[in-house]
Amino acid sequence: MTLSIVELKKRLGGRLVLDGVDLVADPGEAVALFGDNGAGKSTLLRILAGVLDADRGRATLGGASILGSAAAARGHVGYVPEAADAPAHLSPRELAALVAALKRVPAPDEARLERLGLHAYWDRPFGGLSLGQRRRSCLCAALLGDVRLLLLDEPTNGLDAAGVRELTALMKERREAGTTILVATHDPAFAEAIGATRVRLSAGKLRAD
Ligand SMILES: Nc1ncnc2c1ncn2[C@@H]1O[C@H](COP(=O)(O)OP(=O)(O)OP(=O)(O)O)[C@@H](O)[C@H]1O
Repeated sequence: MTLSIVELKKRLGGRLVLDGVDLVADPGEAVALFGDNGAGKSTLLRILAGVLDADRGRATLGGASILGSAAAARGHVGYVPEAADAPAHLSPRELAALVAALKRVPAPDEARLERLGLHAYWDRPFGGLSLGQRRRSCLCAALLGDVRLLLLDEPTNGLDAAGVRELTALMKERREAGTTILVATHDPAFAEAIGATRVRLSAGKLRAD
């Protein structure tokens, strides 16, 4: 599904962080979002994920709005935040079960667990997991259901070399399956490896990088 963002604006702490962001991403396209620390990359992803409200503007997936937690197309959006956090007492299995129940889709199957290397800590509480382990667990939850737009915030941060290779392969597969990917990153090698279009957020606007 095509992601379309039009004139998105957000003011935070008295500063216009997003000052009319426009973007179109085709089905199966990966877009790498670069920008200095504090440029507003996470803010943009949070808005698209429905966890933060925009002040103005529109964002649609396949023509249906994704803005706000009750948006019609929200079930097609998967999001992994930068901190990849969950309540400390939850295990990755419980997080996946919770997300699956909320989305009314089946819990992840064995093949998915194997693929993401989750077996070793599937039943351990989040509070005792490393950043990379939490990131893999959150990615597993974010991929549940019919995800057509994947939003990833600094996804290679905290991953070991094998994790980055697996993530790269997974992103290529998802692109071939038509998933649109928007990834905030400081990692040009990862952007290149997944064949992403590069854009840069600067002074509140998106430009080709
Ligand atoms: N809740 C908030 N209240 C006030 N200001 C905020 C809030 N959240 C973020 N900001 C500010 O908004 C700006 C954009 O932050 P954001 O986290 O989106 O940047 P970023 O591009 O993701 O940065 P980084 O590369 O460091 O992760 C920053 O100046 C930040 O201080």
